[in-house]
Amino acid sequence: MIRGGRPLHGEIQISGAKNSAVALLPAAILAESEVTLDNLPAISDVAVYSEILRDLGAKVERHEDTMRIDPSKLVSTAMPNGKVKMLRASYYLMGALLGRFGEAVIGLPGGCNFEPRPIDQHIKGFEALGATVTNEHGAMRISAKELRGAKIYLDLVSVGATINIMLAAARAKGSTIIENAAKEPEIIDVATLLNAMGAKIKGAGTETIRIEGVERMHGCRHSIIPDRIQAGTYMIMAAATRGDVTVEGVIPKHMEAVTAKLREMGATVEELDDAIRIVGGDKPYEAVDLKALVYPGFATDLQSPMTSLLTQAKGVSVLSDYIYGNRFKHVPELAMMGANIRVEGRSAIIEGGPLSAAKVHATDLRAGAALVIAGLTVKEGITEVTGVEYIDRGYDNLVDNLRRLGADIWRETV
Ligand SMILES: CC(=O)N[C@H]1[C@@H](OP(=O)(O)OP(=O)(O)OC[C@H]2O[C@@H](n3ccc(=O)[nH]c3=O)[C@H](O)[C@@H]2O)O[C@H](CO)[C@@H](O)[C@@H]1O
Ligand SMILES: C=C(OP(=O)(O)O)C(=O)O
Repeated sequence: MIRGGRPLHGEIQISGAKNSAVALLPAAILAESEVTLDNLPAISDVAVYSEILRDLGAKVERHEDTMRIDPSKLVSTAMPNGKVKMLRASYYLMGALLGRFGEAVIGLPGGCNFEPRPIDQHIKGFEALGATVTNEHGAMRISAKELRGAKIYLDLVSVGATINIMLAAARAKGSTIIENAAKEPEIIDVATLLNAMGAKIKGAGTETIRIEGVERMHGCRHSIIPDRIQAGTYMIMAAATRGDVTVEGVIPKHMEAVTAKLREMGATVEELDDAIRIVGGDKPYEAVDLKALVYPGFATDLQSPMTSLLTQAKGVSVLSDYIYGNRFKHVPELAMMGANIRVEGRSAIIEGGPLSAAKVHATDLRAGAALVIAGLTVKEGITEVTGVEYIDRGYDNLVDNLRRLGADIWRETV
């Protein structure tokens, strides 16, 4: 429930990245002794993932934002259904179990269902490493007598496939080269953890990643990078409410695409060492065009939040998503709040104007964040957002954080 119209003010500390955490947790099972992860976000995806690791036989202990994972007794149990269906990133168990045990049976992933999310490039990678992959009633059975390094050219740039192949190849025999690899910061984070566990990976963050397989991997301690999508969401919220917010504990370099767009619209964005300050000001925002692309382009995960902000600009903005061209389930909900948005192909054409309070429903994680942003801009009445369990997948303490920044927002259990 949001009573909007209040500018956000103050500081907000950003937690570790969801999209790293959900890859680092399965990566940890490649080790044969304890891995400690620091700066873990308190989100439901992490809670579900740690349950899955426990079900597989790992010892998992969490204390505040630190988790200790002892995978020494873990075995490769078939998981065709159940919790793996609650997460998109459960597909990383395929690469991790394959790397450690040479076999995995994992149900096709769930997660946010904004459009089909194929895994053909992951499978192509596993097969290139010598695995046999079959689909058994919706679960992938992947097995290999011996994984052997290979040269793999990805047909398209995929974060998921790049990480999954790294996980399997880390313990393959010989060297693997991934060409046309994704360059997202989360990929560097996974490679950093794997190297600390004894892997030999070079080039993460560039389009060519080289992996020299190792026989065994061991425990280590690793701190997760800050969540650039949560950070971007708070930056957009600050701008949308014409506030003055310092987003702390971020890597400003990761935020460049957002920073550039907010400046283009007319907000003031100041980059500090590990923080970014956003001042909305009171001049009308300019409409801008924006394309969601692979990193370092504008992140698809911030496309929906940005749609809400662009309803506050003067004129017509065109926002196109080149990663997920149908990721517009937030648009009909924003329309219920009075937004003037037309979807054409992979683009949303947004004509700025004030929004009004309504009852709206979140259909996925970032759509939920977009509706909260919209609600924060509404000057009169109460906006009711349902489906907030999606928001819990990726934002920790969103309501408390926003209340501390001065928002009038609360949660009701119906
Ligand atoms: C490039 C990109 O922005 N990726 C985002 C995407 O990752 P996610 O891992 O979901 O997506 P990928 O990066 O793997 O996929 C990028 C594109 O390639 C396609 N594809 C992917 C794999 C495959 O085997 N076949 C295939 O066709 C996808 O449909 C998509 O159009 O969502 C994550 C969670 O929201 C974000 O953290 C990632 O930053
Ligand atoms: C869609 C997202 O998550 P997932 O891919 O885990 O469903 C997201 O982080 O925006």
